[in-house]
Amino acid sequence: MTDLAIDADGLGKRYGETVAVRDVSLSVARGTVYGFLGPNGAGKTTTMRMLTTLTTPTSGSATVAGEPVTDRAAVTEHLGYLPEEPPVYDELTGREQLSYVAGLRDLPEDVAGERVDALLSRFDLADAADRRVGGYSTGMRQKLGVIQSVLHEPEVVFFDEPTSGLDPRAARTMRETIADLAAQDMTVFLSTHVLSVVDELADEVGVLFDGELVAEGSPDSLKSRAAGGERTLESAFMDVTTPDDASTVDAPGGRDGA
Ligand SMILES: Nc1ncnc2c1ncn2[C@@H]1O[C@H](COP(=O)(O)OP(=O)(O)OP(=O)(O)O)[C@@H](O)[C@H]1O
Repeated sequence: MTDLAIDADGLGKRYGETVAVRDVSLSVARGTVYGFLGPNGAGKTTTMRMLTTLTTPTSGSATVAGEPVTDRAAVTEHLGYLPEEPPVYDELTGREQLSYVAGLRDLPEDVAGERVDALLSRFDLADAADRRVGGYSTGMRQKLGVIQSVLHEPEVVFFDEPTSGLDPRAARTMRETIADLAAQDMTVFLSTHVLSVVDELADEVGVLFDGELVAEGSPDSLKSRAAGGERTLESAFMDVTTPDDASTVDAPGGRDGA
């Protein structure tokens, strides 16, 4: 089995005239956290949707957990996905929602029960577990979405803004959970606008801009490449995601002219 959890080669997605993602090649080693950054509309969600088989690439290819993303059944078995809006049913209770997902994943009832209890308690959701999801706050829905994405202990998990809507305590639990998952050899593909989360957790970072991967490296290597005196992830991000027609900063170092 390959040590690459994710291996994308020239991945592209076009919607009519719009090129959402262009020629993205990246690889993510097993058991690592890959921070995926980019401005609004850069193509992050589209890339994740291709890697999670929810949309078909119009060019290039990719494997996740060694399986081609064109083989949905083979890939989905190995992955978990937290989209921006977690898919949950308002009419179910939190516990019913998780049992439903556990059933879809063919988890034995006793295993599912134990994991559900542990995760509900970790995310301070145990007291609300028997209330209907329709009455949950945004953060509670987010917690439920996170729990259901990792319930089957997938090899690779894709998180789209996992700390969105979470209070500081829950956001910390989320960060600790991501670190724990990686320590258990799970691979985490983490898309977020919260640079401090990426700085803290990511082994490798990729920055997408206008559908293209314009910079890649460890957080420290990106910071060391930042122009000017401020060696932060934010300044590195600004350097490589400044539109060509912006006149306020130097030409971005990581973009090769496109
Ligand atoms: N189904 C679609 N049909 C047409 N265009 C789309 C579709 N999905 C995405 N796009 C376009 O593709 C581009 C990339 O969108 P995407 O949602 O992948 O960006 P993003 O980086 O996830 O943004 P954000 O940070 O705001 O969530 C945008 O120009 C968007 O309008």
